[in-house]
Amino acid sequence: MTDLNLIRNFSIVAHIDHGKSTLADRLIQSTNTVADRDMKAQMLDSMDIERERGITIKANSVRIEYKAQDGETYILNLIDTPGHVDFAYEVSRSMQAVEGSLLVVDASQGVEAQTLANVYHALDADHEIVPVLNKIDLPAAEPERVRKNIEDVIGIDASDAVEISAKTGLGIPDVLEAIVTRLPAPKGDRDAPLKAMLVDSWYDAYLGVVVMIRVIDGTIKKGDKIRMMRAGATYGIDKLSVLKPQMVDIAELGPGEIGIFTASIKQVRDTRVGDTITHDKKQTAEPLPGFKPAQPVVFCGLFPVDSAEFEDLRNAIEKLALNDASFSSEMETSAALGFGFRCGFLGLLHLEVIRDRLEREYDIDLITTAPSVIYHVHMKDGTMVELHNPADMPDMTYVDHIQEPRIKATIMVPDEYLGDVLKLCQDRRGVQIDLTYAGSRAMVVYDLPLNEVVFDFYDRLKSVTKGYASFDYVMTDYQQDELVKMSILVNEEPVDALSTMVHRHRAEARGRGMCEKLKDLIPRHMFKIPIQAAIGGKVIARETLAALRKDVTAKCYGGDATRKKKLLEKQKKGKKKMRQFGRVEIPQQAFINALKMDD
Ligand SMILES: Nc1nc2c(ncn2[C@@H]2O[C@H](COP(=O)(O)OP(=O)(O)OP(=O)(O)O)[C@@H](O)[C@H]2O)c(=O)[nH]1
Repeated sequence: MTDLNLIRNFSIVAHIDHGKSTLADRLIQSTNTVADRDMKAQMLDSMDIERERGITIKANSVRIEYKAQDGETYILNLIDTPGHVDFAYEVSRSMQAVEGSLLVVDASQGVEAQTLANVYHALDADHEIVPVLNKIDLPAAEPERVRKNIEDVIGIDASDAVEISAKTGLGIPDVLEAIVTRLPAPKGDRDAPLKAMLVDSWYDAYLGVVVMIRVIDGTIKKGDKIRMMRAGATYGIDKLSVLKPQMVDIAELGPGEIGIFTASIKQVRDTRVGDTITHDKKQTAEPLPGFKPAQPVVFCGLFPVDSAEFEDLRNAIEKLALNDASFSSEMETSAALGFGFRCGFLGLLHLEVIRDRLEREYDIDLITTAPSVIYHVHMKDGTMVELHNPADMPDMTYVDHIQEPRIKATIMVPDEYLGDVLKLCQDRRGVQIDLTYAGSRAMVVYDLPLNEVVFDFYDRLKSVTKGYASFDYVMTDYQQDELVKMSILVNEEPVDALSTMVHRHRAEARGRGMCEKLKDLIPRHMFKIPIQAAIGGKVIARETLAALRKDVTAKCYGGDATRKKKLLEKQKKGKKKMRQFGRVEIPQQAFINALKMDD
């Protein structure tokens, strides 16, 4: 049981790569929370994929004990928040569990789109904010400029921002002191009935469902019978711990404290983030307001390349879903691809992370169909159909109009690339809402169709700005537009997995682009293959893949043996990643690459 005045709960908000994880590691290390020999880089990024991609996905926490200059030992609870736009929702909810934030800005870069988006979440949660200028060891660091930049763009006082290098450790003691002296202690009543917020939950192979909580009032102990107020379920606490960051059992958690418990809960879906946890016997009078669950916004089909792997895929998807309530899946059959799953994701990164995990951790080769957003198809009889898959588009004669989801995108970009960014947004049917300057950087706000962004917008943005632009978005509303379903026919056979929804005015250009791409992506066969794009029954674009004339391996005969062997191995590997459509074999990669647009 800790005195409330000796607790500080905080999160770190930053744009990707500005040094959030490195700073978290330093705070853990400099307080000897983890012995040096156990220290590995990026302690809080637990999954391999996160480590490889250098992004933080699952919110996590660590409890640090710090002896401050005033002689007192404080408990600092850091809740780590994900940094990517797809997980904005997780950021905002974990912010509700803490009172303050360190705002980390790379002193050689300045404020970026995600700095802004994340700091707004922190301000929404009424956080006290301590600005931290990181990477001051870099020759390009300009702390004075970035201080002013923070004040101009975010509108908070940065005169007492802490200057640090998370890499060399410079300034870390100042950060720890700032946490203690500048962030508020939590409030709460120890004698009131238990009121705790369910901050996060995940599935652990050994422990089952693990629930992370922040206690507001009252106390919680091992053996307590608790009630989840919204879910309406009761459980007995089996294990109560804190994360340091490894699990350490604790007798009791009181107001202001953050910890985890297990309680024989079967699946993550039984726990609702934002739910109020109280004692079954003595309940709190007022539950917390709670949160809306995160809804998937991007859907795509996942099919095994080898149909014999369907059961493996089903098992793998079930396992992943145990740990991720925002990922949805249902079985789907496709004329071209056979049995698979239609899956819903929070965004494209989420999609890629799940696909990578299925391929790597479960060793299943997958075909991913075109990502699609949810369209609202309004029928002439007044009903509305939510369309998750373009292949299911109803007959147009019964359709009155179609609406698509729109987003508000904020892009920050150095002056010299502004023209290219405006062109990109314009090409993607964007409507400019705002354009402002902060120093030599422009901030543009666009209203865009989500459909034009889910695919490769992010990649294109990075490439036209040489990586200097940053991007963030929020969903806004549904709007009507002239949308049509475009089908692709390979050798006269429709390939439903390549169907997409497009804007009527762009259909022809898009259709031509896809046919040209497919012509390069599909290997030649012994016969001529027409590749066509069509709307309804009308062909709008066509390419023809010429028949194979000469034997491509012929030149290897009698040549270098290792080279020949390599070629054959490559072919064998390529073979595995192909799928038969009628008489034509289409490589797995074609399904994704055909959709990438070169604006
Ligand atoms: N020179 C220098 N490099 C730093 C410093 N802090 C972090 N870096 C480097 O910057 C890169 C990004 O740091 P991370 O800590 O992974 O950034 P992050 O904000 O956690 O990124 P995400 O996990 O993707 O959100 C890494 O290559 C770090 O080594 C610093 O103070 N100085």
